[in-house]
Amino acid sequence: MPYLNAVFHEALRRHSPVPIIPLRYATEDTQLGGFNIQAGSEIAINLYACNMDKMQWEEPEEWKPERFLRDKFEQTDMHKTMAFGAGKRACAGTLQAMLISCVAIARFVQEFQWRLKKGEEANVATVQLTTHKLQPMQAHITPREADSARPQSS
Ligand code: HEM
Repeated sequence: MPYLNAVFHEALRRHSPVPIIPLRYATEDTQLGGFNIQAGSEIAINLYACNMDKMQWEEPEEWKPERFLRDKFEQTDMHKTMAFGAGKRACAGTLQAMLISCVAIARFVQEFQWRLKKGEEANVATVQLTTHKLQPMQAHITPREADSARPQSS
């Protein structure tokens, strides 16, 4: 499911579920990216800003799952969004989240046709530390014709 995987990663990039990584505490004086960090400082990483950085991403405000397809980027860039954090305290549920999300999305698309309610494209405001939609998304969902979305058996 390479394209679904690419959609999943583009969603993490464009709509960071955790836009600010939990704070890190500097236990000693250090340097980070050319900046002097004093012991006792708390550091927050703004993932949303990183994922919208024009130096890192081509047209970052655009929705382009294709940027995560294999021929367009290196496999090691899979964590370029840092959506699950990094280092010792990286998300313990990364693989579970990826697996469950992709299987759930695949099944929802397989079983139903989805159409956003008119005007919903503009309904993108989010709130809270972990991203929640301010207003629920509204869509028309209709069951697909029996077997129409499933691979035909020979
Ligand atoms: C799309 C879904 C998810 C996203 C985007 C996400 C993202 C994150 C992020 C950014 C962190 C902080 C990492 C850091 O500080 O470097 C975190 C921590 C954590 N996540 Fe998730 N998470 C997701 C799903 C899950 C699931 C399904 C579980 C468990 C089943 C889980 C369990 C945890 C735990 C236990 C931590 C704390 C790890 C620690 O402090 O050592 N997460 N997650």
